[in-house]
Amino acid sequence: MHTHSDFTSNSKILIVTSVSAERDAVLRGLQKSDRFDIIIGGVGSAAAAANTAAALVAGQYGLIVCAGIAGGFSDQAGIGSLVVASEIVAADLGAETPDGFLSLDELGFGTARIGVDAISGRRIVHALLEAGLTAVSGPILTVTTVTGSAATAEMLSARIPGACAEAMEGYGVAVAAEQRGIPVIEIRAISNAVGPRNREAWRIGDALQALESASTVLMEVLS
Ligand SMILES: O=C(O)c1cccc(C(=O)CC[C@H]2O[C@@H](n3cnc4c(=O)[nH]cnc43)[C@H](O)[C@@H]2O)c1
Repeated sequence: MHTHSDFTSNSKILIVTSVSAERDAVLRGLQKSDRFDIIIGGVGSAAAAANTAAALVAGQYGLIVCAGIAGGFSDQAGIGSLVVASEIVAADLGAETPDGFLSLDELGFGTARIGVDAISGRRIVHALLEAGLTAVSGPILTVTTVTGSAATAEMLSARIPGACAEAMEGYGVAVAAEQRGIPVIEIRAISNAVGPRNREAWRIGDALQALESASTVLMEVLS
């Protein structure tokens, strides 16, 4: 579990996005900095893990950043704002029982929670706020199914107190990073509220603009 910053100042940083629109927004924000490599890892934890692991075979990295858009829990993160993970939690990885959900940890099969590079995370949140952007830190959930009801949103918030956002890849990227002993962070821009499905209400353009601005800050903080 990585809770401190141990990447060297001259090592390269790998950024993993899910889709090309996210990659393009990040690239615009990075302004051609050569400190970063960026890949499209695909949608979902499995694709993200496999593609991140392949990139780690091909290159040497000191830090891995999972970046993209996400759903925000309404009491924590509004549309167009930014979230930085305090930990990455595979929220639906476990077993349903008549008495409730059992996580991977409770089942004794490892952990559904992966720690992040806390020092880099704090520096990034501080810099985002300094840049006038809206940002919070909290657990970012990785889910297999996009939440589509208020009941599921409430259940996830209760299961992981302080959860600020959900997306679909962070845990996969983090598992690949952890297996190589490389610190990881996750940063997301909120495109929609976690809750009843309403695809027309997704503000992907606003989120991609926020992701671009955040990437400029990321470049300044990590370069
Ligand atoms: O249609 C587009 O132009 C477009 C541009 C960028 C990204 C997308 C996606 O659909 C990306 C899917 C990606 O988004 C994450 N995500 C966003 N909101 C949620 C959510 O409420 N719950 C879970 N995941 C969410 C997720 O990581 C997907 O990989 C489309």
